[in-house]
Amino acid sequence: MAWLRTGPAFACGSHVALFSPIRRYAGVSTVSQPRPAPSTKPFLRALGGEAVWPPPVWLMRQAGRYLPEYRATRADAGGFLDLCYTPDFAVEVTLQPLRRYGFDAAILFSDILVVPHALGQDVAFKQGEGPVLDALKDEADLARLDTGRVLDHMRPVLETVSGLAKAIPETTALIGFAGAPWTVATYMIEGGGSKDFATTKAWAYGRPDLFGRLIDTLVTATGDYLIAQIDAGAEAIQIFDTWAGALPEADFMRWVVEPIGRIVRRIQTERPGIPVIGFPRGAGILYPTFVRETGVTGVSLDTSVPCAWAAEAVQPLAVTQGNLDPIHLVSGGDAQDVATDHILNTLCGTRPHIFNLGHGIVPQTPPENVARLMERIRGAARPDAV
Ligand SMILES: Cc1c2[nH]c(c1CCC(=O)O)Cc1[nH]c(c(CCC(=O)O)c1C)Cc1[nH]c(c(CCC(=O)O)c1C)Cc1[nH]c(c(C)c1CCC(=O)O)C2
Repeated sequence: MAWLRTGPAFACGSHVALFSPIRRYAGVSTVSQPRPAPSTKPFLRALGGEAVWPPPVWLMRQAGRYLPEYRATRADAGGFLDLCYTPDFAVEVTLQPLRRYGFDAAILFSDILVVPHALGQDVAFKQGEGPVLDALKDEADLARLDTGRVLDHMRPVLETVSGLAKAIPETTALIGFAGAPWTVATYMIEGGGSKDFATTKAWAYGRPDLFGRLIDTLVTATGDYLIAQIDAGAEAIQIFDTWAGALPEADFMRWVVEPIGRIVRRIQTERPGIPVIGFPRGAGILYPTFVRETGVTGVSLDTSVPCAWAAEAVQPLAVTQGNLDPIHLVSGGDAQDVATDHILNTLCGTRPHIFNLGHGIVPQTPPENVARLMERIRGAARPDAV
């Protein structure tokens, strides 16, 4: 059985072993547990431990400004947040890249910053400027954040999820997502993007009690929101920790690993069988620690992670995803093919891997380079079994 032969050896972490879908399919855990039918969706089969060939593929930020049809819908919607909160528009832009490229997964069209918005913080997206938030300044600002209003606020987003569950092709999987508490907290405290996260770090290092309360609020809100996405039809979850690599080890453990671990364990307990992919961007040699301690099913590798190292150090612990440099899709040509083949030859074929970028696709990407990538992946010969 393919599950047993090719599944990663989840030999280490306690919760990993307990909740891994591979263990369940293999009949290792209690007989009373329902046995989910193996999926016909390549993306979910890979997350279940199968070395699917050709590897399933989707791209972070696959719906976005590089597509003319996205720019047209965004103009019809008015602003970016209107796009996120109007189900018809959000469903449409989610489907656009599927129509062009036939990706193996659709990702809900929304943003990680809808969670601070749902908690009561002012959030705006200014064209050409990125997100602007009304920065949290003190304990009183923190006390005003209200986890009780999150699900009501998210009603249109959840409606988008249920619309997508009906609209996507049968072999396409639906990914729900949220930002990780650390990354979302940086936007809430800095009031937008930041180069050095100086104010957020001053909270985290100097007032860990206060910062811990913000993180706890985000763990609760994010957990509620992700569970609601699953109930609306999301079949897998990705948690984006874009700025994880900004923290030194001890703080990475405390503010990245621990809160994500709490969210993952809640999903595994309350909605068992739903795979969670973590994206601790910039984690470097802490990738294996992140996987072991959070219990994620899959992990998204950023562009800086060497593939041969990941094959040895990460693939025995979790299903991997990644990690083509998004700038290869801008420059294209032979260099894009060589970089694509390197990932196919080192990470795919004998272990489960989901082809993706190492970070989001950028607006200046020529759409034909994405078509070239898809042809390369779908037409590739399977690397020899080791
Ligand atoms: C840090 C972060 C954000 N948002 C997100 C992250 C984590 C992943 C990452 O690091 O890229 C995640 C995100 N943002 C968006 C999605 C949609 C789904 C997808 O297609 O991947 C997802 C999964 C849409 C978006 N989110 C945003 C756009 C562009 C908005 C526009 O149309 O003008 C899109 C398509 C805006 C956004 N949203 C955010 C920023 C900093 C910006 C401005 C920068 C930019 O414009 O690219 C916050």
